[in-house]
Amino acid sequence: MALLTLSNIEIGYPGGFNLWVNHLALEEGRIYILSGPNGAGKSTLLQTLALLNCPRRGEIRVGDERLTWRGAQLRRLRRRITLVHQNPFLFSGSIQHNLAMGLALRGIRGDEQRRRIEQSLEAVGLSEFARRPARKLSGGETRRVALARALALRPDILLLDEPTANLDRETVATFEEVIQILPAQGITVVMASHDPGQPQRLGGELLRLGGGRLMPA
Ligand SMILES: Nc1ncnc2c1ncn2[C@@H]1O[C@H](COP(=O)(O)OP(=O)(O)OP(=O)(O)O)[C@@H](O)[C@H]1O
Repeated sequence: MALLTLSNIEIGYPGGFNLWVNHLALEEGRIYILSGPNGAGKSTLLQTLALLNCPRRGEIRVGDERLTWRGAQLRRLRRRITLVHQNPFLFSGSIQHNLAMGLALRGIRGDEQRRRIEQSLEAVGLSEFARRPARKLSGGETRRVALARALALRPDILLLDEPTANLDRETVATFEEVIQILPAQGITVVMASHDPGQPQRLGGELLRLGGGRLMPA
């Protein structure tokens, strides 16, 4: 069964923009690359996949559960999905503190919290950075910390909004190495990207947006 299924979805904003998704089923352990020109609706679709942007019409299912967009169900299902923005916001304080906050909010403290922070910083190659102030990082480092912060939460679905845009080739390669192994850890990835080589390098399935709709594969 698919992890997340969108059927006959229409998403938009007052004033014009409209995106139509006839059918999209995210399967476990895959990488999906969301492509399309500027303004095609990639970020908008990611917000919907993160269960943050309620569509005008259509149905979303998480596993076999139909999303009601209400109360405890919405809060529970949102915890299974993590969205990393293109220009992520880090809180003041150390990098460790940034990772700890999300975990503490979910009741993960003590040894388990420390273990997760160590593992996820190691995964993005920033083990040495734990005590550094988060607000004094380069753009590329900030994105790596944001990725580590998301990984520490161990989501079923990780949504990445252009994680490698405007990064040097070496840093792109570091990101791709981290992303590539996520399916083996049971994490399904959907990432927006303008890099035409990325679907092949990551073994990802291409999802194309254009003309106000998700195009058939
Ligand atoms: N909060 C909002 N209110 C109204 N319109 C919005 C809002 N956010 C985005 N839009 C509009 O929706 C359309 C899709 O925007 P979106 O950011 O999803 O595109 P994108 O494919 O991610 O673009 P890019 O590649 O430039 O990041 C654009 O026309 C944008 O102006």
